[in-house]
This record gives sequence, structure tokens and C-alpha cells, in this order.
Amino acid sequence: MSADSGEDPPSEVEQLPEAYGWKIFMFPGIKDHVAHVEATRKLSIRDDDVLVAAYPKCGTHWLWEVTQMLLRQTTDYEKRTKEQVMLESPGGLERAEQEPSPRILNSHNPFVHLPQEIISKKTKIIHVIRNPKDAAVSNYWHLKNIHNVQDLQFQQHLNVMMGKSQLPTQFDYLQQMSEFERTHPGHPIKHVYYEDMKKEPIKIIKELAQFLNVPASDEFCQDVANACSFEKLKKLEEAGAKNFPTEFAHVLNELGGKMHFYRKGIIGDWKNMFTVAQNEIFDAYIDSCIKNKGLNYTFIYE
Ligand SMILES: Nc1ncnc2c1ncn2[C@@H]1O[C@H](COP(=O)(O)OS(=O)(=O)O)[C@@H](OP(=O)(O)O)[C@H]1O
Repeated sequence: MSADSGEDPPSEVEQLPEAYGWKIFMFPGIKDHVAHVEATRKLSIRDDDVLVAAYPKCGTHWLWEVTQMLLRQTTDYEKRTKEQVMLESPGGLERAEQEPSPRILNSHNPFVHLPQEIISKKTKIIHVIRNPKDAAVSNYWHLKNIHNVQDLQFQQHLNVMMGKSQLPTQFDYLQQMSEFERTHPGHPIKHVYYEDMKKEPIKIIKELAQFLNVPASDEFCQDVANACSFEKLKKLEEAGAKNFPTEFAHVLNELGGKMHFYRKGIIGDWKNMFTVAQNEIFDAYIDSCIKNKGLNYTFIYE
């Protein structure tokens, strides 16, 4: 575990529109975040839409690739749709409108800020969960790359992850998800743990196929697991393959950041970043959130 210092979160990630009642993620390149969220809530949902929902850095892209291949019954990268439809990204809503069915919509925003028609359409939701320590570390490097906060100290970032800013924390997100499940019993939600996908990809891919009601032989599941392995996806991204990274990444890159979706792809990288003291504080924070928010998630740390 490493050493770090610093107390307060940087102002860049603290500034949120005050008029808006609930926490949202602010993507660079969007001028009016409140208007964007309002438009997102009104987005028209199609009967066969699928939503991949996750707190940032929990494996959204990975599950998007897998879901694409399952729905389209092919591991050919060229046959997947052009673009990951991240609703809160610049142009995300326009892309959603243009996307051929079946669409796979993505969002990091909590339920209160998602298209409300998801409820009446009983849209299938794939919810990706990752242990909060690795998610925090992944988020840290992501922010340093794209948000122009190169001086961000890990301790400052941990403060944000522990709710000392107006950004939604992973536990705010999970609380909203639990609340949604509680208030909409029977809504189709498949929870996928990042760590389970790492350890038993074929088993989870089979379960996902069942959830999506698509055929999946053992051989096809194996092919999907191979085609969506970290090594494969990272190599494609590095080679600048078609739609790797997505158009959205290009938008961010033009704004002066550097977007990487595939960094290390391992369980337990948190051990390289957390000091012993930080780990103790974060453990206590996790325990208190689980208890106080009445959450039922069991995280896997190695
Ligand atoms: N196939 C595969 N196997 C294992 N790990 C993978 C895979 N694909 C993506 N990743 C890792 O997922 C992290 C990025 O998560 P997201 O895609 O949710 O990021 S984002 O919030 O949408 O930007 C990020 O984690 P870190 O490497 O820890 O930073 C990615 O590397």
C-alpha cells in the first residue's frame, strides 16, 4: 500500500448545478447538465431496449461488448453497433435516437435520472457491480486522464468517493438501485459482479444469455468470453480499431483529455494505492453505508 496526502476534493469535481435537486455526473462537453438530464428522463424507450447500468468504472464497456455479442449472436466486432450509447455523454441522446434496435443503452446516472419509460416498458437492466476499492482506484486514474486534474491526490479523490462532494457516490448509486428494486418488484434486473465476470466469464455469459432470452451454446459463450477478454479489448483500443475507442472518447480527447477504457483490468489493484490507514477508513465507510442504507451487496476484493 502506498502513501498519499491532501484533504479537500478539487473544485473541478465539486461544481454542480445548484438548482438541480439530486446528484448527477457532469460530463465534459455538455453545456447544460440539468437540461440534459431532463431530456434523458423523457427519452422514448423501445420494447426491446436493454440498459447496462453501472457506477463509473465498474465494467460498463465490458458488459456492453458482451451484451452486443449476445444480442446480435456474433463475435464479429464489425457487426456490433457503431457506438456505445452513454446517455449522459455529449450527443448520447441523439445517438440513442439513431441507434438501430435492439439498442443497448448505457448510463452511470442513478435511477432518478434515467428515462422514466423504462418502468412501464419493463426494460431489462444489466447492473454491473464492482468492489468499491477497485472502482475508486480505476476512477482515480480515469479522472486524472480526462478531467484535467493531473494534480489530484489519491486522498482527495477518496474524499469524493466517500461523499465529500456533490457527486453521487457508489453507495448513493447502489441505494437508488435497491430502492428501485424494492418499489418495482418483478422488474427484470440482472446483477453482474465484475469479479464474477473475471473469475467465471462463461458461467456469467450463459446467465446473461438466459436473461436476454437469446441462444448461447457452450462454444458461443466461450467465443464471447475470448472476444471480450481484457487483453483483446485493450489491444483493439490501443490499435485504434474501428469504434475503439468510441466516438464519445474522441469528443473527450478533443476537449484535451485522454480517454482509456482499458487500463489494468484486474481485481485487487486497490492494494497498490491504499495506505493501511486509508484502507481502514474506507472499510469503515463501506460498512457504515451498507448498514445505514440497508444494502445487500457482498463485495469481492481479491
Ligand atoms: N474485459 C475486461 N476484463 C476486465 N476488466 C475490464 C474489461 N474491460 C474493461 N475492464 C475494466 O473496467 C474498468 C472500466 O470500467 P467502465 O467501462 O465502467 O468505465 S467507464 O466508467 O464507463 O469509463 C477499467 O478498470 P481498471 O483497469 O481497473 O481501470 C477497465 O480496465
